[in-house]
Amino acid sequence: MSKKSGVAIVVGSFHKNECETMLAAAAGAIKERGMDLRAVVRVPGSYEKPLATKRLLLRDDVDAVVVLGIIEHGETAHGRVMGQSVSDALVTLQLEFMKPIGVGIIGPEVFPTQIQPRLVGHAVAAVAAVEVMLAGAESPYEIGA
Ligand SMILES: Nc1c(NC[C@H](O)[C@H](O)[C@H](O)CO)[nH]c(=O)[nH]c1=O
Ligand SMILES: CC(=O)[C@@H](O)COP(=O)(O)O
Repeated sequence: MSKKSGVAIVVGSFHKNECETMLAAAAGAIKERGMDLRAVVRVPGSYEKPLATKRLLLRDDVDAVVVLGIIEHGETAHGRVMGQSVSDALVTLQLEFMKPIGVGIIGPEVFPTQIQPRLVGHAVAAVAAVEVMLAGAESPYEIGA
């Protein structure tokens, strides 16, 4: 049985190419930090991320989950409500399972021009947070401005 921490990734499909960039950045960060990528689950959108995450947290070989995606700015409050609802669900799952969840969801209500500059930073920050929480240490990680 591997002594390495096992991490799974849940990634959305809105702005598919950008999400794949986030996925690649997160997968690379997991490897660089000496952790094992145990699974990648692609979901239609952010509302499906909590269920996919809970399924993964139930696995004995998954010690943490990284959740990636983009919630865009729309014409209504849909994105804002989605962001709040999904964030609340993911935080609740962390406490239910006592396993870290690194949240790398850009937005909510992000404008198209704001997405590209945030893709790698949000993905890597989510992995870095999981690494720190698995180690049980205070975070030395200073999230960039
Ligand atoms: N508009 C965005 C969505 N919408 C899709 C929902 O998350 C969900 O898949 C649908 O309501 C079916 O249950 N998802 C995102 O991740 N980002 C968005 O900007
Ligand atoms: C955040 C979204 O759901 C977006 O894709 C569409 O939002 P809206 O229906 O408010 O325009």
